Amino acid sequence: MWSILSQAAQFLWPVAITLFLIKLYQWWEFPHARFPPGPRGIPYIGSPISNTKLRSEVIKDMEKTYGPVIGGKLMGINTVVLNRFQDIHDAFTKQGSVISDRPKMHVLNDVNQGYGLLEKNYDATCKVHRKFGSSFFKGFLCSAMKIEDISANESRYFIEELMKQAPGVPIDLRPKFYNITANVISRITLGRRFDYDDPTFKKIVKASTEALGDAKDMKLMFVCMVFGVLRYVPPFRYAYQRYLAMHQEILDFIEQKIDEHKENFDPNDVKDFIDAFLKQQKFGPIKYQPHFNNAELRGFVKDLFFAGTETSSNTLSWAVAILLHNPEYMEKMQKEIDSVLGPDEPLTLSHRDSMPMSCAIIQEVMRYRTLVQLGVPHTTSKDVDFKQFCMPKNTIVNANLWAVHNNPELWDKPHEFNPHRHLDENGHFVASPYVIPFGIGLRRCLGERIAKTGIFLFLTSLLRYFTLLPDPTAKKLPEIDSGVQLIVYSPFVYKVVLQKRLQN
Ligand code: HEM
Repeated sequence: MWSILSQAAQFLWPVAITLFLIKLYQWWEFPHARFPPGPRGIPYIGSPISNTKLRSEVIKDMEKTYGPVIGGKLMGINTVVLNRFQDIHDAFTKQGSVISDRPKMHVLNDVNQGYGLLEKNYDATCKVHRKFGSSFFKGFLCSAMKIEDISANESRYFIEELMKQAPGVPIDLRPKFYNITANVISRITLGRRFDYDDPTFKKIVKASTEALGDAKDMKLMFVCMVFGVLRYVPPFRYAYQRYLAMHQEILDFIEQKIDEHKENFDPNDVKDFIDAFLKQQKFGPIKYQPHFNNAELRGFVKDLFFAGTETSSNTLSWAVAILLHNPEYMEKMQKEIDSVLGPDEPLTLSHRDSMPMSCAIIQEVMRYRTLVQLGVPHTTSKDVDFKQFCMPKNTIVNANLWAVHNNPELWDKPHEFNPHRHLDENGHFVASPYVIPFGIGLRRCLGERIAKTGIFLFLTSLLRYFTLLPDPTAKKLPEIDSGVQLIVYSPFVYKVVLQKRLQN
């Protein structure tokens, strides 16, 4: 008996090792003869990605060896990165119907359970919700609520809050930026703003800006995102449970607000996003009604907080850091603001047309420090022929927005901060089609208008009332050549001194 078993074992070992090697090779091998070229990297793990250099910059550098469409495997998943504007445009617009799904990440899915827009495949509900959201943000479904008025109103609270700061004491503006951007979304979706120290509001802001938990939990959660099974194993499990509880609390809060809206619902008086959604639920075309259920509404509202708070506020944080390095542009902006506005005249969005330098500075900030460097990942919904390549079904497709913003064929000396590149010979602002921080195509950012309105009104208000000075206790100016690289690229924490120019 033993001798038979040992003979079988002698035979089985080489078979097992061969099978293992075949499996390993399959992880490593490219999935299709026409899969885009790129580094094969380590089996399973995929291409090693530098931690010291920007991921987007490393991938752009690979262009010299492999060309602008780069293929590889990350954690065993077929991944393609597009480095050129035209390729991103063609993939997400012309072939958008088959390259607009989203990859499934257990950790994110466990919170939203497939509801909400961000993680949805490009299915019927996604299309209906995008159409609804975009009409709503343009003001078509709720004429009483204007995004510019909401942002202008919030900027007054913002300035009032800053006026209370002790003179000369360095402060971190980032939490203030979180508050104002989250309050704009709150006013749009829930119909109300909060005091900045309201405990519920603080929880919303925390869940929206520390979506994976505090710094300690975030590291563990990042590992869980890649190796989903670890979320059941301590110490990852504890971080995961805290993460779920934090998000569940916000979802419950939104649910409670939806119930309150239902109680007071008047179809002739749509006051906010929830009301507009409920109106579609009750009175919209029958064929669309299944897409307008409560779980979707809850997920959609949560996504708006999540997608809108960290992005806009970090753009403002980069803007302030960059202006501290380039005080001549701060001065130009202030001169422009003073020349357009009388001392007591309220700032509105309509003033933007008379402020080309401010618009150029904001557009250059968005180019110079690309916020979502590799975009939000898309996936292919079937095998897709793209240029001379084939991207099999479920391939992750990333748009390297950073590479477009730093392409020397599009920009002269792209590594320099130069707002003048966005002004024509008459000093008029030129909106560039190649500045694409919001992505392009069928999944393009839904909040672009909200973001651009808020960033303009908040930054111009800030510079109208204050001159920003470096923190005298810091050894150097805020770092602008590197930052924290997660999905959003944010500056390291820094402080700034506010010197009053005007009284509120
Ligand atoms: C500077 C600020 C912002 C930047 C740079 C930004 C950038 C982006 C990017 C790159 C995407 C992915 C596009 C794609 O998949 O191809 C996206 C998606 C999205 N953004 Fe923004 N965003 C900003 C602000 C906002 C705001 C203020 C909101 C809402 C209040 C918002 C809501 C969304 C939503 C809902 C999506 C998902 C769209 C979908 O999956 O179909 N974003 N954003």
